[in-house]
Amino acid sequence: MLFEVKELSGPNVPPVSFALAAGQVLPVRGESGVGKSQMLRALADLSPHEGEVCLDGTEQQTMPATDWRRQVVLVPAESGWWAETVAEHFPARPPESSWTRLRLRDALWESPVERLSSGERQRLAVLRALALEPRVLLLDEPTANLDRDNAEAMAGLLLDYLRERQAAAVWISHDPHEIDSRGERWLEMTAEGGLLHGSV
Ligand SMILES: Nc1ncnc2c1ncn2[C@@H]1O[C@H](COP(=O)(O)OP(=O)(O)OP(=O)(O)O)[C@@H](O)[C@H]1O
Repeated sequence: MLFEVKELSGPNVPPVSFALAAGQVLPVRGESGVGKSQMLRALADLSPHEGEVCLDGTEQQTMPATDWRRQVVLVPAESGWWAETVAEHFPARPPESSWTRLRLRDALWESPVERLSSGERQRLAVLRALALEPRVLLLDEPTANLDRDNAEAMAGLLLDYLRERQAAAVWISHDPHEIDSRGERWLEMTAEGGLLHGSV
């Protein structure tokens, strides 16, 4: 298994266990405030937690957090930006194909971050995450600020990445249609813990 989570729990994270093979997506649903985002933060080793999280058999706690987060990459609902322009946040310009696929205007590359719309921020945050070539993506409602066409373009880009790179994703979404089309298995977060639905 590429990504194994055993009895993960923590402050605001109900107990949850699951495993993902290379190329797999685990959609996550659950009531607002139940702990979905906090679970992603624990999986990224950004908050204190108990239980075991393994990447390719290596336990999270045996690895420096910075090494872990280079491979297990969180795309939070509200992305963080620290420099003035978009370009300064990328190691290199992303492939033209992914830029155009997400319907991003060329001029945005040099644009100040403060001028970006919320949907532009979200699309650029995903491209920034993909530039790290993660083994596991932790996606917190990546299509929340997007219209339907842009949401579909984003979903397509992410799914192609997972298939081509044989990466895995934990994907929070409130849209049941998005989840239905993402795979047979999904995780329901409840106050008592995570429930896996569908075939394994
Ligand atoms: N920094 C924090 N300190 C204390 N409590 C927090 C903190 N961040 C989140 N919480 C609480 O943890 C709980 C879970 O929050 P979380 O953001 O994980 O919910 P969620 O399931 O992702 O909700 P939503 O679907 O609304 O985004 C909430 O009750 C929230 O108020």
